[in-house]
Amino acid sequence: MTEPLLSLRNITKRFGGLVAVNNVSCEINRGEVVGLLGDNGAGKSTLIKCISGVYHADEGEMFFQGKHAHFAHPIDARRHGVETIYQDLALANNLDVGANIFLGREVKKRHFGGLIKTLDDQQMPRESRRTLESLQIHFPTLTEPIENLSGGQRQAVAIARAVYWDAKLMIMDEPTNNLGVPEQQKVLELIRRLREHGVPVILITHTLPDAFAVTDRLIVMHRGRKVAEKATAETNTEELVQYMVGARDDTSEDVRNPQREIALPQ
Ligand SMILES: Nc1ncnc2c1ncn2[C@@H]1O[C@H](COP(=O)(O)OP(=O)(O)OP(=O)(O)O)[C@@H](O)[C@H]1O
Repeated sequence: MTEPLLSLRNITKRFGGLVAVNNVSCEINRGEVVGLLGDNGAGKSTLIKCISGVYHADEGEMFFQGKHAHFAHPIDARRHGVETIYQDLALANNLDVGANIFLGREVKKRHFGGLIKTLDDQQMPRESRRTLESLQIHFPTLTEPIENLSGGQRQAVAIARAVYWDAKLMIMDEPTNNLGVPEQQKVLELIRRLREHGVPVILITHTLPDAFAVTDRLIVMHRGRKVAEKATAETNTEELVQYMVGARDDTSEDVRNPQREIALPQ
């Protein structure tokens, strides 16, 4: 069996007396989309911020690509290929699509035909276009400022940026929030394409139909704890809601699950 891309072992994060993430362990494998579900305050954002270097776990360990990992800050995580797309996307509204794909990165030296060249004004749009095309994202022009694009198109730019910079793991926090239905579908399609590119995705969502549409596996959190981990094909909305509201818990002795009742000997 191949080694997981990411392993979390017993991650705990506290804010004062509040345990926002409580002893969570999980693994993310290459090429899979994993949904992270849970009600408001369940600890989903805190958990991904522990992965992406925003927070440092108080307890527990993280392994990335087989090595012990400790990302000092989000830029450090990005350098290792952990890309997080938050709801605000961190795009520069006044800059165009191409400039946003290169935003905040040092100009990178790449090998072309054996020569080392630096990306210049001509290469940047060309590289941007190539990345967008590889994801089947079509913009009439790359010179459109981001502020003129729709929410779904902005998500597409953020995803293209991550792919260009060679993301090994993509974390997306509610990417379909505030989008119209056709745009939601396009973002879900892009998540599928990321999987085809071999990039695993952790998808935080409140929208169960989205989770069923694109994920391979689901992790449910409740009050900081991981209460369930399921293959998407082996669960259903009703069951997931029970985990999300705390009526069911695979990790507790107090499992209120009728299917688990043990038949006593007659
Ligand atoms: N910086 C912080 N300082 C103090 N408490 C925090 C902080 N961030 C989160 N919390 C608390 O930690 C708990 C988990 O919050 P978190 O945002 O991780 O949940 P969530 O599952 O992402 O919820 P939502 O879906 O509403 O974003 C909540 O009780 C929240 O109030």
